[in-house]
Amino acid sequence: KNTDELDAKNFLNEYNSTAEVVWNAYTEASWKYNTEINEANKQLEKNLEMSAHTLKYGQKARQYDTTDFQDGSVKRIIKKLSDIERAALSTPQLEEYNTLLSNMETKYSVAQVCRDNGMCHPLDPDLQKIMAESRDYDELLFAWKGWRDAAGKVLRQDYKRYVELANTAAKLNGHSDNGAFWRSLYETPTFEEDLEALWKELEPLYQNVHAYVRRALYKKYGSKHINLKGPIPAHLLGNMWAQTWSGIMDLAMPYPDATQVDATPAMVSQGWNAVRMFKESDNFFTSLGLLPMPQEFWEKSMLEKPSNGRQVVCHASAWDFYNRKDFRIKQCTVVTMDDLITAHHEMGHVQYFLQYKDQPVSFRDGANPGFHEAIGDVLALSVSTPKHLQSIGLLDKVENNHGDHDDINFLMSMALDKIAFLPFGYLMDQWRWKVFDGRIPSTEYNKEWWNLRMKYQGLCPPVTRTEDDFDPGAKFHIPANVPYVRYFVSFIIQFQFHKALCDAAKHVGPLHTCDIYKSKEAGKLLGDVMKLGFSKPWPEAMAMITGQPKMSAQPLMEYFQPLIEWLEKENNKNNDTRGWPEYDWKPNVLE
Ligand SMILES: O=C(CCC(O)(O)[C@H](Cc1ccccc1)NC(=O)c1ccccc1)N[C@@H](Cc1ccccc1)C(=O)O
Ligand SMILES: [Zn+2]
Repeated sequence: KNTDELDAKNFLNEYNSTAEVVWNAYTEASWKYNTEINEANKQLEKNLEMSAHTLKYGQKARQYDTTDFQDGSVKRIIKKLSDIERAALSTPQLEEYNTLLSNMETKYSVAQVCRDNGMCHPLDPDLQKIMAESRDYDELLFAWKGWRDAAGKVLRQDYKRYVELANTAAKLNGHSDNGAFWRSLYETPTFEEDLEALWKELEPLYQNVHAYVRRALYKKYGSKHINLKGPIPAHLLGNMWAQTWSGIMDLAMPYPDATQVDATPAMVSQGWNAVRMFKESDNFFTSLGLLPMPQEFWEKSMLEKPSNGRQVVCHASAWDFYNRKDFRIKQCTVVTMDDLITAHHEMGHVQYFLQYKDQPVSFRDGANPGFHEAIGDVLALSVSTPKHLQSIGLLDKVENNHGDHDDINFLMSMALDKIAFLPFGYLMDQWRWKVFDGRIPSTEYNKEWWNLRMKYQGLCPPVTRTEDDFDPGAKFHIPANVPYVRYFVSFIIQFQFHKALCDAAKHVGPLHTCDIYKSKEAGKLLGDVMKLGFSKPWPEAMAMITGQPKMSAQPLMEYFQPLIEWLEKENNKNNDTRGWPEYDWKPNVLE
């Protein structure tokens, strides 16, 4: 074993400069395919070149014994390079794996649902609009079932083979399975226990939101479709996956005559477009003293779905081209409050890219994947406040202040996204971890998916499901091989960050009214952590922001405290059951 630290440093310099070139070439090719899906753009060779580079440098990295090295960064990078992921596969296996991934993402991205009259609907924007706006039980069912037939079903065989190859690669890198590899990225031995403890702490709050929303849906759809002691049919929650519920805020509004909370009407009437939305977000970031988007971002991003029928991957994403100057977002933006929030989410990724761009490539990552997901959402917590929306003219200033009714309406709209999401964010990788470690065989993919959807979210399928279906495949991250527990982590830590930044901004009053706009102190706190990238273990980064190294649900609970109390009273007043004890109830199929 080579114990020469100076030799290792030279090796890492060579790795870094060659990696930038190879990764840039791969990213350019991937961008071309994502923004123009066709056979010619598939060019999987750039992917193979990247894996060849990873293999070459990974094998050399493994020759070092870094035990007595002085420089912690050298040790950390050598350790990271030693896991060569898919490059451990044989060439035929690697080609099959890359082809499977490309085909799954393509099938998902081009899928559409056609009506009897021949009219066909893609997920973005058509089916997403139906799921958010339709209040017709059967129209919602058409979109919900149609999407799973068109995008989920067709992926089952590909997925089964992908699991085998992903596990083979993980095991060749010393992991027990691919789920173990994914969890290892958090460098936290008690990671699964910590997540379960956070969920148990938040479950009562979720059950109160679930009971309240079930009552609201009962009022709308009646006892034929809703059982007040049972699970909720999964197509009625205002979103294709029932992962966020703000789409049905109109049905769940506590005080209809108090302030509106939806900025969409004003955005539309004031003629906002995608660029305007991203400029608004850029303005918020720079108000904190963070970095503006470079000119190249505005020139090269794809901020709207092409209108010329060109096939693209519409699911939003942020892109680092690893040359320290080219950063882009690809988003099929529609003019809604929801997409203004998503724009902030994506801009959070690019801000991270900008902040850590001078780190070695191995450190150009989040402190953990949840950190990367949280940055934009933290700023969006401030943007979403009625005060901030009024300040940018997207909500009317209310003269007759309804006092706490305004607060409850606002907190309900936030809970329909942030609280409703928690069980979904948790169950997605519960399912995948069990698929990777074999506890869920392919013969039970769909049965176990719905068991988890029932157990955590209290949802049931509106129509009978079988193993001919593959409902997990109807959610982007499954065919796209993108881990998901990062979002559960993000939804917890973003409130920790929000509380810390509000303190730095010297906010006075309840946490949910805080808007850090223009606070340079808040911006510095966040910027300094983003500059670290992946160079330090994430508890150190957490301690830099919050003063302590752990994930905690306490700031989230503090933020929602007024609503927690209100929901307890309201659900007790309605004598509503928390949970879904009549779990084997089924919605009347014959309607
Ligand atoms: O998927 C996203 C947003 C897309 C993304 O920004 O997280 C994107 C996902 C992705 C897409 C293609 C390849 C890899 C990942 N992630 C990034 O663009 C990204 C992530 C880390 C570093 C750099 C870029 N949000 C999740 C969860 C969510 C988040 C926030 C609000 C609602 C819901 C969802 O919609 O289910
Ligand atoms: Zn993201």
